[in-house]
Amino acid sequence: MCKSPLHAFLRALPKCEHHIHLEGALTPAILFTLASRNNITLPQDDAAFASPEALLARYGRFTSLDDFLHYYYIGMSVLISPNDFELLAWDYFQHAAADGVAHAEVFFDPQAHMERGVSYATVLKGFSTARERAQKELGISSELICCFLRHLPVPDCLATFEDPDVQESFMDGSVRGIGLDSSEKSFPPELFEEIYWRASKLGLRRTAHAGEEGPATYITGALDTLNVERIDHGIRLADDKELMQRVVESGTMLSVCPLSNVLLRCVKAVAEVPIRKFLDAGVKFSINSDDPAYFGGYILDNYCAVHEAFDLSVKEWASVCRAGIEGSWCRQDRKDKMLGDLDTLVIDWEKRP
Ligand SMILES: Nc1ncnc2[nH]cnc12
Ligand SMILES: [Zn+2]
Repeated sequence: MCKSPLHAFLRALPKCEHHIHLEGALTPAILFTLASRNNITLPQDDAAFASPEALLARYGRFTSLDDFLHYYYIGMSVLISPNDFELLAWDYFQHAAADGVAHAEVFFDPQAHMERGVSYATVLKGFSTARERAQKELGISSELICCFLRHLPVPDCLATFEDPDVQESFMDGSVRGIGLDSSEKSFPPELFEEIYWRASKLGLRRTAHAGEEGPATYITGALDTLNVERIDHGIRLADDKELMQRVVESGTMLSVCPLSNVLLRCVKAVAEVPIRKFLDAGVKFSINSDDPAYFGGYILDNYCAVHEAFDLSVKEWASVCRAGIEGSWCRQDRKDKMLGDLDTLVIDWEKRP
């Protein structure tokens, strides 16, 4: 909890989270529990896997996106049954509820499971059960976004996209959109044009990680070639004024993840994330946790870190929250409810003694 007088206000904002990898919500405690339950042997030649505490300490020393991804893919190897995926997602939704999340659009990486022999149906069953429970017991609405792993050969990604179970999840609406994640440098968005073209023909929503470690030209590529509606991270946008103007004019929203950017050494401190530049220019963005179990904080920790670094006003926070609601991929009546809750909160906050 931060010490700001605005903490209760930040907590109460009806926040939308657009950038959370469910596999990135795997805490060391759950990881070790599932490894033991599923008889998964964790790497014995890496002292980081000696205990949950040692693993957590290693997470504090990531040197790059790829260094993190090495642990991320090993971690998720403990997920085997629908119950495991449900447990993972339910743990995330409970943290989200505690942080005041109203709506979450959550990523998952099916290829990372299917290539280990875990079926898409298994993954979807577990996540869907947790989503239904989150709606019922916590009042959190959610959407699923199926991500493709850009470090894998494009034909593998296309084959996953065409998998009958994956197609069915697109058609029945259990998956709302697609994303693109994993190692960024050397894997430009243009490689994935075919998948995004097919996705748009199916009426799927589209986003992609771009401008996290990679250059601003990857953001241009994602907009021009993949026809994305959102950009995940996108902090390198600040390097290109013309592109920033284009993003403002198109109303494309960035899903920014400040603590992730620090932990993965994309910036030295949260104060270096171009939050003030984006606000001044009128770039729409939401604030998100990315991989909360790995980066030392859930969404409210990210809000607090931004507040500490940039001292946003109540009006500015309300505008960030409003952009997040409007940039969500849920139904209009859900957005209207969250917008109403936001207006009420701001009025009440300004009236308080
Ligand atoms: N921050 C990140 N960037 C790219 N791929 C990811 N997969 C999980 N977290 C990621
Ligand atoms: Zn991400």
